[in-house]
Amino acid sequence: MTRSELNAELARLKKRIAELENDIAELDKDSCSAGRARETETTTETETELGREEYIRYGRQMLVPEIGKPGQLALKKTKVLVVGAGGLGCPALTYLSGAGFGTIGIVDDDTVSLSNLPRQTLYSTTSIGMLKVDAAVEVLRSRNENVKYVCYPVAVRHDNVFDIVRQYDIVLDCTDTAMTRYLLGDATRLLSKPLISASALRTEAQLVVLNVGPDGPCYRCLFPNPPQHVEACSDAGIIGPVVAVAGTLQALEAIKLVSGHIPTAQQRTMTLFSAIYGPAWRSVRIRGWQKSCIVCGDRATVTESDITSGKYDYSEFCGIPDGYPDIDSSLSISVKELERRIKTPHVLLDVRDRTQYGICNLPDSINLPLSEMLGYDNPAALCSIVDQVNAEALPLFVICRFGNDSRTAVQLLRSSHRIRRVFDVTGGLDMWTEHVDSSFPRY
Ligand SMILES: Nc1ncnc2c1ncn2[C@@H]1O[C@H](COP(=O)(O)OP(=O)(O)OP(=O)(O)O)[C@@H](O)[C@H]1O
Ligand SMILES: [Zn+2]
Repeated sequence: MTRSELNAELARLKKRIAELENDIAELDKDSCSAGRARETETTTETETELGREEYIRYGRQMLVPEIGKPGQLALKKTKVLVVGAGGLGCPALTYLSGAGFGTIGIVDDDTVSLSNLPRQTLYSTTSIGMLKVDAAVEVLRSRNENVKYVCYPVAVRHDNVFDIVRQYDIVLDCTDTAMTRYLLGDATRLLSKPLISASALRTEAQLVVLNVGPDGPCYRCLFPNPPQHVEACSDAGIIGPVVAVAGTLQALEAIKLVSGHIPTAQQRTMTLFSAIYGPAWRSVRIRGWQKSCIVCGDRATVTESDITSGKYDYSEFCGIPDGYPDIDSSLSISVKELERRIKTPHVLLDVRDRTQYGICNLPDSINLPLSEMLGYDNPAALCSIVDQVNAEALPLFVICRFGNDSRTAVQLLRSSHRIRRVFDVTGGLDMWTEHVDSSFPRY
């Protein structure tokens, strides 16, 4: 912009600020109409006009030329659905509600737990045990009553997804499982609703806007095959602000889509955020609509009725084998048995990663992460364990967090290292806390 264009823009904004300040002054004069009257006024306002309270509330946002009053009215007319009121959903809901969307639907069947509080900022200690949808709406309503909130205390499933999604204009996928992502992706594509999808893990987050533009892809165009291995935040970890970045961007994309004045840069790009490694932000070009897509391609084979009837099976499609070997019962011991047997000479091997071992561990245990055993990254450590148990004929007990990685480790130690007295501790440290020592931390 040239200097004179900038000055003209500045003058226009100053004039607009003066108009809004005037409106505020008018309202303040009318002090007896505060509270109830204002409430009545806003709730009876039609979708095609804004109440005086709304001018004040949304004034800053309307001042942005790309939003303006038309954008604000468009937001007021729009129904947005947020599926998942967790780490992504909480910031997304906060800003969707703040922005003045007319209706916000919230779907989640989960209740608030203590481990949610660091990231799920709509909840407090007193919300623990409450349905997330109820706790979320209580806070959102206290911040913006103009919005109509609709709660669905259920999980989105094949037999309810179309009924719910059909009632909305835009959908935000704030869930955390592959199955729900495909289900929502398919339903929104078949109903031609834009889908704003995001995810976050550890220090990384990503965002993509789907089902928009003439050749914009659907979730399945982009990811025709399910992931081989999905890591959950509860295993891999997550930093609160990282997931908040992604959830906040989801709300921003929804505002941009509705206001219509901002070209959607994300139509064919994925936004990647990295808190620590490489450039913080990257925008990568993604593939467009795929004519081979089984939901929206030239010869699509999956229809709405295939999904609702259960004929198309999402669990089969996403079926991710747990990948852990079955261990013979003679090689498994319970945590109670472990408690007895560690009173005599033994070796206790904890195969969790070093970060988890650093959080809490059993006395006298040795830490050698399964990843290092499998990758043979640390042969000296493995050899010294093998030598020790062989030389002293000691039993080797293998433990992890939930009793999964320990099974793989036991199999490896038996097959590759020929250790015979190696035992898997069933249920891992989680069971130790449950049945042996309730003071041992769960995380
Ligand atoms: N099919 C579904 N329908 C509705 N909500 C879903 C569905 N699948 C997952 N969710 C919700 O999506 C949210 C995902 O959020 P997030 O992963 O941050 O939370 P969490 O699962 O409570 O936490 P954590 O993963 O740390 O244990 C959860 O509240 C979960 O209940
Ligand atoms: Zn497709």
